[in-house]
Amino acid sequence: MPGRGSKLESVRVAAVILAGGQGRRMGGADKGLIEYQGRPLIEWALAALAPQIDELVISANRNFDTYAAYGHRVLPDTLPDFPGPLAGVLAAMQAVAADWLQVAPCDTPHLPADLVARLLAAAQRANVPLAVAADAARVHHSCFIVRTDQRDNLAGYLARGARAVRHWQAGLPSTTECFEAACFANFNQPQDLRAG
Ligand SMILES: Nc1nc2c(ncn2[C@@H]2O[C@H](COP(=O)(O)OP(=O)(O)OP(=O)(O)O)[C@@H](O)[C@H]2O)c(=O)[nH]1
Repeated sequence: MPGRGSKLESVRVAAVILAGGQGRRMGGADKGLIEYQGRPLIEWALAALAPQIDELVISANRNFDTYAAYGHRVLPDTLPDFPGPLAGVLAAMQAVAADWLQVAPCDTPHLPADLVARLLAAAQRANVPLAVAADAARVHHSCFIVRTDQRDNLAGYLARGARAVRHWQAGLPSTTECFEAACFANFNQPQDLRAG
């Protein structure tokens, strides 16, 4: 990972942007392609994350050509029927050649420019395989960095029929890193877009 601190140069970091959901609260829209301030939400996430990592993939289950046009690999879920965000995380953990995977949702346009560096540093400092983003009020479970050697752990969790991100995370040694709350303003329903 060029041009960053010495600790970061020794590890490879990939990122996955999760855009594989059904967007039910948005009337079934593909949230990554919804426009916010003139640009699709996926472009905000790409602009924030691409400069921070070595390899980036997009987790999507429809509109593959549209996502592929951004020049990154597009990964469909390997589990059927929209099992939730962890399906996209697993597909990415199995596909990337990196030591760590940064996970971020596509519906969060103001991700911090130092997200990856700070989450990775927090995980390394605590010597744990998982660091989850937080603000002063709450933990943002869908924004985290995880060591890719946890892929079998995640595959086992999903194979048991479990789906919840926070419960999977609770089973791993982990730490949190605190950011400004505004970084995690996200879009779940049409009124969120109007407010943003
Ligand atoms: N790959 C993949 N990603 C998912 C899946 N479900 C949700 N996500 C992603 O996980 C993130 C958080 O999910 P939600 O905010 O609940 O998004 P959603 O499922 O599209 O929206 P709702 O249907 O309204 O809950 C979003 O970036 C989604 O794209 C899934 O089954 N597969």
